[in-house]
Amino acid sequence: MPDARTQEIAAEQKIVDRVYERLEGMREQAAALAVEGHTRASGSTVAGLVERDAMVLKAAARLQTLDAEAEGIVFGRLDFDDDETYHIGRIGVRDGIEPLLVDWRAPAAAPFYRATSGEPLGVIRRRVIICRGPKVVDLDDDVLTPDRAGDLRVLGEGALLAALRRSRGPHMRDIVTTIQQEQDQAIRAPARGVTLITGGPGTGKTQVALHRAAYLLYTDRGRFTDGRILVIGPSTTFTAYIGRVLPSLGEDSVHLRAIGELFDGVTATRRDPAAVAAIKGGERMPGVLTELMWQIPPSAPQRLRIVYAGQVLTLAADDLPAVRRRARERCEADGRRPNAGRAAAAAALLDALWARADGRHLDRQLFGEEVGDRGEFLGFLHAWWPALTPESVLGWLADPARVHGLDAADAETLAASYRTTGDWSVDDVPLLDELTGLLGAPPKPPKAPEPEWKLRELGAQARPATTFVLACGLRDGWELYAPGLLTPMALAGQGIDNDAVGAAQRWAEAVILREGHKVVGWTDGFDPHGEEGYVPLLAEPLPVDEPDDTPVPEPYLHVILDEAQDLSPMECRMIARRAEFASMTVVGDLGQATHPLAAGAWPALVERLGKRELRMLDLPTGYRVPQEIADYAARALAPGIEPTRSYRPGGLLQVREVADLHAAAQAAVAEAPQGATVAVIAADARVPGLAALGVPVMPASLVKGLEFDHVVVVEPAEIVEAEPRGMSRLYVVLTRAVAGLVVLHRRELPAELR
Ligand SMILES: Nc1ncnc2c1ncn2[C@@H]1O[C@H](COP(=O)(O)OP(=O)(O)OP(=O)(O)O)[C@@H](O)[C@H]1O
Repeated sequence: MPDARTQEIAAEQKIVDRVYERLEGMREQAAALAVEGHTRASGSTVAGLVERDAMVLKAAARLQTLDAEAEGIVFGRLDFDDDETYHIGRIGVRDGIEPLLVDWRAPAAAPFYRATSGEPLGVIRRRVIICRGPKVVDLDDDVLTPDRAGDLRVLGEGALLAALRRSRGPHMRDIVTTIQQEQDQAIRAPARGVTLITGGPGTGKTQVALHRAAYLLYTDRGRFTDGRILVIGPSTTFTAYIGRVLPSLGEDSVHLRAIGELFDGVTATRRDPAAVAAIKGGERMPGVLTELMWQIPPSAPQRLRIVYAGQVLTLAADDLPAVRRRARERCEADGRRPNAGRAAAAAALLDALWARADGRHLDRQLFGEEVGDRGEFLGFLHAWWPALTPESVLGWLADPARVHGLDAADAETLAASYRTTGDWSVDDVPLLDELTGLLGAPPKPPKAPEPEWKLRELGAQARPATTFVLACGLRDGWELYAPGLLTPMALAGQGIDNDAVGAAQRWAEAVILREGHKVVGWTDGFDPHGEEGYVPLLAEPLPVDEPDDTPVPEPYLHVILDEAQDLSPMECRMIARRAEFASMTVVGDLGQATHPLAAGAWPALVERLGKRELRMLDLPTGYRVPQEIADYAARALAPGIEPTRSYRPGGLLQVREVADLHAAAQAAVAEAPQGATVAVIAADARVPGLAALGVPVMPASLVKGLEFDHVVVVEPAEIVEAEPRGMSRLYVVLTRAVAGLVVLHRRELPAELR
């Protein structure tokens, strides 16, 4: 006679088998539908069900492809006092219209997480079904109303303890089977506004954030699907660590990015030293970047020289900055960004040349074949006012003379950081992103002139106009020439009264506008070709911003920020741009704030993100760090912050004064239990000296959000000294351990730890 446990497992296995059979059936159905074509189902009432099935199937396929260690699709069961029983899973599965498995995110599944013995919500027994793929391996029961339990069998020691006891892998696992009540409340909080989730290290903030993403997708898939939810984490190490959680919940449409990956084309992993980060992240940087981008590029030619009517006209290095200032003023007056400002630059250069031409007007002849300098002028213009990329402009900061808006010492610190490093740091990413907006999109190459426009002789010296030219010919009336064309683009004949210059201007403006250009000013000129025409007006050439046909990505509708306590003002601006139309979930712990410009208080941070409405939820219980280690770590916690109460039992803490840090670290690593994840954590500068320990040696600046069974911390004093908020960094480091923490020191320990 098999024992009770074996019998119960066998009973649950039958249910699990039915779920997998049904999924297999759906797979065959889907394949058949694909052969038949989708038309049969679409438009009919079954369409919705077929679509839902297709979705479930996709999610199931994703779950199946996860590693063999993955827990199965079925994980829970609720027995209610009215004899109703549900099974709960990572996805919902129906058999016909009968629910076979309830999705954990459905309202019907909420009692699985919310019911307590104080408030059982009708639940008699909550059962966690532990599977390896499709095989049931164990059961764990929690009886909420013992007096109603009758002959229900009760097995196991409590699912949460069992889950916490399981060893860690290289990736974070979901907690869908053991979400706790306060975590469930945070996961299921409404999407709108800003939801702030706080809690000490290991209280499950990251888990809650990820499960919340899956929950929001479930509740409003139509709105949030296809990459409309963005999750931002502190580092690529962290995003790699948590990257499996959403797929294990059947979701893969969420965008998961580290801060250093938010600017397309750059993956930054290196952090700048605190002194540099404090400058780069600061509120003065938008001003610094604005001043920078209008400057003459380092590679620009120093002198413009052209020949006009036999006269050499020159703008020298001393003249050009003033010309540039005028071009900038023109752009700013029109709200144009540098990449849309070349026309203004051309106009400012022409004005300056004009002034050189002894009072004689420069007109379109300036660019004519006769003087042959049109190419020269345009060549200069393009080099002096090139299309700018954020990367090119940010690189100019290597020259401290180009830094305006900072004091001399900060300017030199900033410039030195760009002189000494060849790659972008995480702290550069918000600057690159800011510059994208400041510079505007680079102009597209101009379209070739329309070939069908025919050549029209303008006397013996026909030449294309370089600007829009509105001419009043004695014979032809008003004619409008476009740049690069020998023939008028439009003729008004004598229809416009010759005296009514204003009317002619309005007509020309309308035609130019129709051609996709805009007139920004007018200036007088004379047609040098005498009898052919009198040119009373000259419109400035104005390359328009070509309509950009690259598809604009849809804006994010929900942005989830993990480790938000650390965001600098510049990082907040970068995120705010992405969250302009989004509700937000902000997750963090002020006790772990290490950035020199961290906001220090939540309302200030939320304001930096450009948001107001705030809903606050706190997670009070720690599930990672055992109490003894948590108490030790709390000595490094900033004053005024409540330490976390730990749920996890056990834990081993050892503090050792040693003579040889490397040898001691080696010994401490060797002591770790078989199969445990182990990391050695040290100040960033010491990491290279600890090579060849056979386990990851992590720089203290990169361990935020991570955890290991066994942690060896090397020389805490160095971690504290490495940065202004070194004590908070040490707190982060000491709270990474799940089971064992060994602290090694040769120097005296920081006073707080003694
Ligand atoms: N309800 C739960 N059931 C099982 N394990 C849990 C539960 N809640 C949290 N944990 C575990 O506790 C550990 C810490 O969780 P998590 O990393 O989400 O915490 P955190 O608050 O983000 O920590 P930190 O502030 O250090 O980044 C993880 O191993 C997580 O799986």
